[in-house]
Amino acid sequence: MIDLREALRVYFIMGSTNCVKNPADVLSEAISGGITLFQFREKGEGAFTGSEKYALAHKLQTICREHHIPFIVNDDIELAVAIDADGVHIGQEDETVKTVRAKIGADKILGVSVHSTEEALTAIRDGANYFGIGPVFPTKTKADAKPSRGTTLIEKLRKDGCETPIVGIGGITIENAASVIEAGADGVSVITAISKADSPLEAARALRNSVILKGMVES
Ligand SMILES: Cc1ncc(COP(=O)(O)OP(=O)(O)O)c(N)n1
Ligand SMILES: Cc1nc(C(=O)O)sc1CCOP(=O)(O)O
Ligand SMILES: [Mg+2]
Repeated sequence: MIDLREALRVYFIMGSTNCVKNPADVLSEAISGGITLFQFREKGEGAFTGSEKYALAHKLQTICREHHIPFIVNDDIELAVAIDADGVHIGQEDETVKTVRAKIGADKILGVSVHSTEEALTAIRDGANYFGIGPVFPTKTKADAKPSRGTTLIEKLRKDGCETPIVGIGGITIENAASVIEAGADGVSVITAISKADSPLEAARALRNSVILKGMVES
């Protein structure tokens, strides 16, 4: 069984529409740089569907498996079950936490996006393993993202005694990643900071250094 808090440290999310280079090369570089978890998020204009989506998921999952990086699928529960992914991530507009937990089983990782204490409590009750909280900073990557709210909810949940693993998401860069850990998150999830970097390897390495150093100071 993996240590989920450790796995969430440097959480890279990507699909073909986020990459300038070949997605498999970007993922391989990111793994060499030290990412700890990967989410396949094939979404947006020009995204693959059907068998092309399945093929890309399988290719990226194979790379993750070779390097012991857990593979999470965004939104598409049927795909996750079909390829025996390590888990799924869902938001408040997706299938309910209860339904998804029943579909994937007790042993898979279930991440849920939450925007309030109420949503967090419901998600925990229904079987979530970690929270994605954002957007922490402004982002252009998700067209329907909510307005950015900094780290306020992360801080509030921790102050109220919430011990569920948390990742911040949205506009996170090498420069601001440490502030998300300082607020109480276990890790950072990023798309652009790695997928569009000149060197995904160097970007992942710098993020990892920043997150792990800050985590050592905080603990
Ligand atoms: C780690 C993580 N946190 C939040 C999200 C966003 O999920 P959601 O609100 O369902 O939006 P989409 O990603 O589906 O557009 C995420 N994917 N991962
Ligand atoms: C997928 C996603 N979810 C968000 C949320 O707020 O829930 S923000 C976001 C996009 C993150 O991309 P980038 O690292 O390029 O800003
Ligand atoms: Mg979703």
